[in-house]
Amino acid sequence: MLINPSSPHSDDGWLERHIVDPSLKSQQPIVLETKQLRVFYGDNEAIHEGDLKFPEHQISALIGPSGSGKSTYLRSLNRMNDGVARVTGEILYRGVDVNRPEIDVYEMRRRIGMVFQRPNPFSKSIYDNITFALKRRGITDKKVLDETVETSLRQAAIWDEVKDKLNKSALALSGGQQQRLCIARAIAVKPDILLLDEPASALDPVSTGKLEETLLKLKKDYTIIIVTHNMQQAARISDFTAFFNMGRALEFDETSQIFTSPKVQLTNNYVAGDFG
Ligand SMILES: Nc1ncnc2c1ncn2[C@@H]1O[C@H](COP(=O)(O)OP(=O)(O)OP(=O)(O)O)[C@@H](O)[C@H]1O
Repeated sequence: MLINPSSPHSDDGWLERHIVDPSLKSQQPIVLETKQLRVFYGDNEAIHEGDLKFPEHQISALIGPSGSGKSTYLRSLNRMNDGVARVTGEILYRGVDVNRPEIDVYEMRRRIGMVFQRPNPFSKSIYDNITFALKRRGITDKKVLDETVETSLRQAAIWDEVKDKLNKSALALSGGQQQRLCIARAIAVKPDILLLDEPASALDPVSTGKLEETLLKLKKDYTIIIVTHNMQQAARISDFTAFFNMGRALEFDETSQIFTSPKVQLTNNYVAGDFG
């Protein structure tokens, strides 16, 4: 039975909400934090409680049933919902609110990059996909571009598969390769944080495995926040997990805690497969 929100514990010992500060558990500094975040689509309040802190160089997974607000929350973090939704509260990236009017949105999104559910490479060569954003920023030195292409593709663990066909169309790659190319494209501009919205949902198990290996390697250099429907995936790759339900982040803790001894009954029911 759920509890009265004013009471810390229910009669049967379950908390209604349990949000840890990950810096106390991981020793990592917090790079991104949301405070009193609320997101509205017209009159529909899709997020009405999302106070979370994300630690540097860790993978944080957002899980929860369909429609619970995971994607809305994620997309708000680098303002992908601008013009679509109204956002109140604070989204602090290294202490600066990304919604401040003077923020250069283009530069902010360079630092907080995003990879979407469906691979969306440009209809260009593999090489041009990676260099597109750099050229837009005025970088034309061939040596710098070549180096960035190789480094980004290596980091995204796809270099060996594409190094001999950099001038071929990105659209000729498999879905899994396209998704890793999209990750390479996102990291080519040297972001700080990578947001991934169900990046493996369109991939087969082998490609999903490769993508997960890639993410585990990338966390050495990037902070990663990933929405996933796949609980095994969250358990395999993430350090921290947030459970969302009906627009609220109800529980946030180390992934091992969430999957073995959650403090919130609804989290327990969800990870046990009782609903979703
Ligand atoms: N562009 C939009 N316009 C209006 N309402 C939206 C829009 N996007 C999402 N919503 C609504 O916001 C709520 C949260 O949706 P959201 O997609 O964030 O949930 P989710 O947990 O990511 O779901 P799923 O796992 O199915 O992708 C839902 O009620 C949804 O209908």
